[in-house]
Amino acid sequence: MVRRMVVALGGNAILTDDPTAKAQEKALETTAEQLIPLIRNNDVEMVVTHGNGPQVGNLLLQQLAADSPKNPAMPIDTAVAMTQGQIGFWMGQAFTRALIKNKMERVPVISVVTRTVVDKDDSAFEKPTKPIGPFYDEKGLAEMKAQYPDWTFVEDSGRGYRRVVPSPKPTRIVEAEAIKPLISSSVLVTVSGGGGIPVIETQEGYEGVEAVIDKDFSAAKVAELVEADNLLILTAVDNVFVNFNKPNQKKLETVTMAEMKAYIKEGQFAAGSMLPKVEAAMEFVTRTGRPATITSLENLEDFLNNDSGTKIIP
Ligand SMILES: Nc1ncnc2c1ncn2[C@@H]1O[C@H](COP(=O)(O)OP(=O)(O)O)[C@@H](O)[C@H]1O
Ligand SMILES: NC(=O)OP(=O)(O)O
Repeated sequence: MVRRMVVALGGNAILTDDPTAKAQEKALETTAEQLIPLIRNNDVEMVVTHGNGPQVGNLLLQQLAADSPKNPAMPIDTAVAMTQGQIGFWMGQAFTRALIKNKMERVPVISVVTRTVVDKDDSAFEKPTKPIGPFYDEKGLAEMKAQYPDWTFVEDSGRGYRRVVPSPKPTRIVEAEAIKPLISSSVLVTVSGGGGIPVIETQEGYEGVEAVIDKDFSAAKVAELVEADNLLILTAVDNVFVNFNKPNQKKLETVTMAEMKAYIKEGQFAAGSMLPKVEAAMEFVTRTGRPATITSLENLEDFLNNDSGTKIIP
């Protein structure tokens, strides 16, 4: 039986410590190679989605550096669209190379410019939480604050300071119905990159808004709307842990919604990193009754063969 999977790629799938185009393309080549077991499996229809936090933040800084009346800086919604194109291009290159290298059929590789609808009254617009762009030390932070007094910055998981922007929850994917006929085991389709371009619905159609949507929440929405059998969130760890990074840490394997809710109450998952993934996975399970798994790219074969990873079930 054919299984339809929406696969969300984490930051480490695209960006290493070198933000050049060459290095990001290289990282995606490795990612495409790691996805080969899924691509090779004719019983799997894969839909890929990915983040854009570092890329969209960097792009906005480049826009501002060149800002002039003849060459104005683009707003965030447009910058998200630009990063969808940027990363979609790199993914196309990487998938094509991986297919050739593995002597597989040259199936079409498609990346869809995707709009994600958010609620104009989402409280997230009042409270920026989504980290984007580079990390700053104390000195860099002071310089950035002086240059951009309206921006908000937060400390990001002990790694330095980053700009944060609003991150409203996705309510709908505009292109969801159009994407469905593209999904098959012989097309590699990427959608809703960077969480999708944030838009609100208006009388006239849609209007772009200043936000960056969390890609794990948009992945859950895509998975729900394309009626996926599984949501697969790929990040840097094979499993979600309780007591993470403590001597008594314990990996979670198959976990029920009720157990996961209790762990959230205990504060087991870090806000801004693992918590949104767990919440997005749980949203998919709640809405569909189907499982969601959080694991790593490195563990993909073991997930396919032995169902390993942290699997959340109703
Ligand atoms: N309880 C936890 N279990 C596992 N990993 C956790 C936990 N809490 C925080 N983390 C961290 O969250 C990271 C995943 O979040 P992040 O790096 O933001 O994701 P992304 O892969 O989307 O870029 C893991 O690599 C791990 O370091
Ligand atoms: N849009 C988004 O969630 O990007 P990152 O996963 O790169 O932060």
